[in-house]
Amino acid sequence: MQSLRFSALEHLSGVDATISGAEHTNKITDVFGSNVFSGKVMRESLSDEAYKSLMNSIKGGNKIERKMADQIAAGMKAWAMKKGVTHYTHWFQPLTGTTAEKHDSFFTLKGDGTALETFDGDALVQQEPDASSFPNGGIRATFEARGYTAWDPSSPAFIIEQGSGKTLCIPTIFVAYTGESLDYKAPLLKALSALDKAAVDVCNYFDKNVTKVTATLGWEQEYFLVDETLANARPDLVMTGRTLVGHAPAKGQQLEDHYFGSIPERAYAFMRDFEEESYKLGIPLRTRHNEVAPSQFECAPIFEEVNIAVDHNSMLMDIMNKVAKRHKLKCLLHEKPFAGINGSGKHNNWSMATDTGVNLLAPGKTPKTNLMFLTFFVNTIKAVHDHADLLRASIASPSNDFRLGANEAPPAIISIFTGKYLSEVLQEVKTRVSNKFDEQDEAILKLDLHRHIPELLLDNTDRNRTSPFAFTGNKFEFRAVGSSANCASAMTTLNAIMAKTLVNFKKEVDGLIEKGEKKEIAIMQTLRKYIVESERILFEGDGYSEEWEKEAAKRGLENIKTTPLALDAMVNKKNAELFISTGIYNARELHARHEILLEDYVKKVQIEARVIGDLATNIILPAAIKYMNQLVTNIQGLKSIGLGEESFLAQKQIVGKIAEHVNVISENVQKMIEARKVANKLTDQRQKAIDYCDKIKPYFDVIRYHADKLEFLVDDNSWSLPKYRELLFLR
Ligand SMILES: NC(=O)CC[C@H](N)C(=O)O
Repeated sequence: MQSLRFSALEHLSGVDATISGAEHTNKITDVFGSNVFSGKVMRESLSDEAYKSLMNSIKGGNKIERKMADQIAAGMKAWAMKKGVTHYTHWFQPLTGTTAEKHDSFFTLKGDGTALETFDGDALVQQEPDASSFPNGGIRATFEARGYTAWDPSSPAFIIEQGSGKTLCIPTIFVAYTGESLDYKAPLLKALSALDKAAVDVCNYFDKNVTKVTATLGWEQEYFLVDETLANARPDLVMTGRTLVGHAPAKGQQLEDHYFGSIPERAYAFMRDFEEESYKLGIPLRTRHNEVAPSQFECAPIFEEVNIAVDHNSMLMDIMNKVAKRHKLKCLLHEKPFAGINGSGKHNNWSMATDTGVNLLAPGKTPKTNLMFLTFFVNTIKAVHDHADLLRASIASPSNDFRLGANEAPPAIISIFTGKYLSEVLQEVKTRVSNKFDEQDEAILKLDLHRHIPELLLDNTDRNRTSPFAFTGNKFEFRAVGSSANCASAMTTLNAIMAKTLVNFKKEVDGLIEKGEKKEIAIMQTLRKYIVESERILFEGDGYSEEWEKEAAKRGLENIKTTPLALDAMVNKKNAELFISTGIYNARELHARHEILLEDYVKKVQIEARVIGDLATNIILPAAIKYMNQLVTNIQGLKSIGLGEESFLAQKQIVGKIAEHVNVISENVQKMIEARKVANKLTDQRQKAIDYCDKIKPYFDVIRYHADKLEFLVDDNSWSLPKYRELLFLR
């Protein structure tokens, strides 16, 4: 029988690259948000009273009364049914990394058998999925298995279309019976609210009119596209989302001809389709382009409030996977699907905006607003410095471990890039602010700093790709976040550490004011202190270089390359105190989450170990042995017609090499299985994860090295796994 590889290759030549599953509008604004229960739709479908109650809840987090919830549910149902919706679901983001939904129909039967459609306040506000089938870190073991999903009114309901079916999705948080969070959204909302409060307090030093600060996020989603039939012939891609073996292709990304190149026809048709679906759901996608690696692409929306941006990214990842299928493509969101070429990130562009319309990370227009900018800028540096370990933990995953520090991705060392002009500004503050600093000095310094602003504005494009956390003119870009991650993890942490830092900042400034210091001088002095305390984290150079690793070590910055150890930061005393004091996690939630992430690590590495064992034993070794047999037959044949050793030297040499690789692979697969047996017996989850990382994962490299050598040696016709050159260049 022909191998899947060859039937996939045959199939590929018949693919219609322009196939499209959807009708496209020429005017995005015509469809934008058409499947969203938006402010405008709410206004039209709800009574004044219900609308007001919903708005108060969205803006101020006020509780919605049962009577109002009934009215809102009725409005939602009427709107949804007019659009052909038959089912509804509480849509949530459990710690599995994907989204979850359980559909219920509006349809019900009354006692007398009459059929009718219902959807009331109860169904809108709360549902009860079984928490025991989702990662819960032991939370349910001691209590009940029940979990609750509870409506998040701050993220609008939306309609998902699948074929001719339509489902109303209600964004919800997911908590255990005991109220402990089991998802990404609940802690995120708490972190955002902590940031809001802390930032408003600090803003009020400069402007009393500020009553709300909203954190904003603009993510950039990188991904790979591979032909589905080729991907299906790779058990590793199917099971793990990345290639576990594969010889480097002759051509990779060295010609740098893919980046920003003209978009291939098939990828373009896919993009148009997923964009159309996204627009309907109110996801404001704005950019699309070819990324650096062959077959790698990126899309990015306009920034939004963090909670909504996070929901939109989760929705988008789901849409991309589904739409790819329609195009017979596989969309790879894994951070490192292919060794040796760029991985995929999801850079998180983060800032904060006031309800008076000011971006707190945009340099100000006047010396006074400039001081406000500087305050938030320096506080961010201080927050990242003091909790670098926690930020590292927030982006830790087995898949991101392969990406960090390799091929154009930032290293595991957390540092901040500020750009030349802001480095100078920080130096000025550091050298000129002193204990004897008076009002006149302050006024002059403020004006001097303001002079840097025009240069700073010009500096907007001065990016540093090698930095995990880079200032880019009016926001920070957290570049270390991985492409498959839920941004909520990074965002919860970043907003939490910022909230905590701002609270401390206010305490320190207020302390100085109480001692009789003028407000602006107290601010400057505290900023100076923060700059001195955190400047070791500032780094403008090449984050990929070996010198930086050495320099960072000298500065005492951590460089934790693997997830099991990076996760320790979640539960250390300092960070636990941070989460508990800001009310984002209680101790139980924190430990449960830590446990869940360790468990996830073990399971993912375990799956990869099994897959690589299967690939080696069932596919790679048989192909190698078959080819050896052919060579042996050939050698015997040559001998039988009387030819001497010199006529089959090459064959003999190849057989020898193949035999060597075959032996090493076979031996290491066995050893890996034994190591797994030992690790599986461990009961301490952290130790088990460390074992999987340090004792099992290293076998992957050995097996892969020899498997790739075999791929190079063995007859192409006998090799049934699609090769890198096919996966990356054929579409
Ligand atoms: N062009 C780029 O910004 C490359 C980014 C890189 N793909 C990453 O993993 O982050």
